Amino acid sequence: MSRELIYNGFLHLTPNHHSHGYWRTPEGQVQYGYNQLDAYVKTVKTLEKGLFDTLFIADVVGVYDIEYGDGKTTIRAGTQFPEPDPITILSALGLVTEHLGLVVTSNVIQSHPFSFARQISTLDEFTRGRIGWNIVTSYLSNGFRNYGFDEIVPHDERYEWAQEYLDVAYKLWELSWEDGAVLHDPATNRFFDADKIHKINHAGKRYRVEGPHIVEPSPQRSPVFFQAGNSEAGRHFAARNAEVTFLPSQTPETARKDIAILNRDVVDYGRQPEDLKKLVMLSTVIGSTEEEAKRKQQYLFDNIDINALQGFYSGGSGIDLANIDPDTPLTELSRREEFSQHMRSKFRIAVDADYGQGRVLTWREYLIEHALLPGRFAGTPEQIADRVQQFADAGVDGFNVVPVTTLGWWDEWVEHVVPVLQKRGLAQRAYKEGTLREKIFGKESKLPASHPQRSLRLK
Ligand SMILES: Cc1cc2nc3c(=O)[nH]c(=O)nc-3n(C[C@H](O)[C@H](O)[C@H](O)COP(=O)(O)O)c2cc1C
Repeated sequence: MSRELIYNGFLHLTPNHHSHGYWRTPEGQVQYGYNQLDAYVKTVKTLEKGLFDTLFIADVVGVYDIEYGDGKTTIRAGTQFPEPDPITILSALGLVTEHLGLVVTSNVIQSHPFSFARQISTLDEFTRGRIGWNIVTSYLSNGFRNYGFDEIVPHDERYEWAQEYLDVAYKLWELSWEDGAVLHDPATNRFFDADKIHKINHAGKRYRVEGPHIVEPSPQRSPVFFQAGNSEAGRHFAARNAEVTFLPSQTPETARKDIAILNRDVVDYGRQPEDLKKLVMLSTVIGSTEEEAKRKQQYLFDNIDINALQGFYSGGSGIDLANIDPDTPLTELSRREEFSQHMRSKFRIAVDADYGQGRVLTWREYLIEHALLPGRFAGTPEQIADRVQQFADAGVDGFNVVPVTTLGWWDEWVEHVVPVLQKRGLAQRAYKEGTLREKIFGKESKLPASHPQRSLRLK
């Protein structure tokens, strides 16, 4: 059965997001514009032309410096380095678009929740309710050292931290100002009804915030919550808090299983399965024939900077992978205790999905063929639409579309793939009215009554 799905354009304001080394090719040189606002203005206009639901900007707050201990590999290669701050460009992108949702990643370690809640309310006001927040806890130890820690905070504790951060932000967004606080009433000399604007007096493990929130409630009040939890703690965080999540699943079969597990957790938190939209990664290489798509993909592989990719993985896993024999089978790596749970689960996912298609996949092959572009698929627009359909049949609500280059590439998708998806009823033909939350859920602009945060009260 065909149904309209969610399409999210995945960006990162950096030279190399996932196509490590591709910047050296004539096609990849478009990435030289990674720090130019014009390039992003052009990109969002293209995304809106293609009726994308959302733009999603990834972000990290440090360098990937584990490999050989100094970060020089990833710095040399521009691997998710440098990192201009994505929140700074959202006003501008909001001004040149009308419907596109603007989802920004912000890490709980990088700013105090009082400042962050203020930024988000301002942006949501200025974009008439189009802001989403990808809640991340950071996996980069350098990121923690940049914010005054000696080392990375343990994994599950980071999620507890994120929960308190969200609680503070929620109190500011939702509880500080009652509806009806804005009066604009010269007759009674009250711009606001001060009795309806409250201090929040939050006192928790990490934060003490008095309030009130110093920005008026925005159209959505809370931004749409995005989160990608892979671990048990992460999955629970998503099930409890997120409204849109990125599943780790890379095949329709694994998506079906992952959705069933996640939905059980969602229901345990008193929510309905449809309260949490599930997206998967879809990295496509598009060709007018299958042969052309495969040729373009091979070109991408041939231009990989394998050291940069390895450095990226070292930083992400917290383990120096420089000394792994590239011919080590992935099955063996997925059992090695020295790898983080996150890393082992990544390897497991790859093994379970049988990326090797019957053969034993090695570390080198995994890096080149799969780690590079997660959820990779090379084919014609029709074949891509078939793949989209298979995921839809498995219960997926949409896609995090991963481009070959974060700049410039989107025209190919919009021109060639979108019409096929629309024809098959798998993509919208016109934007719906309303805020981002209204567009995605077809319901009210505010967090639904069943969301667990709704039970929070001011003391
Ligand atoms: C599509 C997607 C985008 C992500 N974007 C970011 C990001 O921009 N910044 C970041 O620090 N982590 C990002 N992550 C990592 C997640 O926040 C999370 O750490 C990861 O999925 C592992 O989950 P776990 O911590 O529960 O093991 C992303 C993950 C996915 C799947």
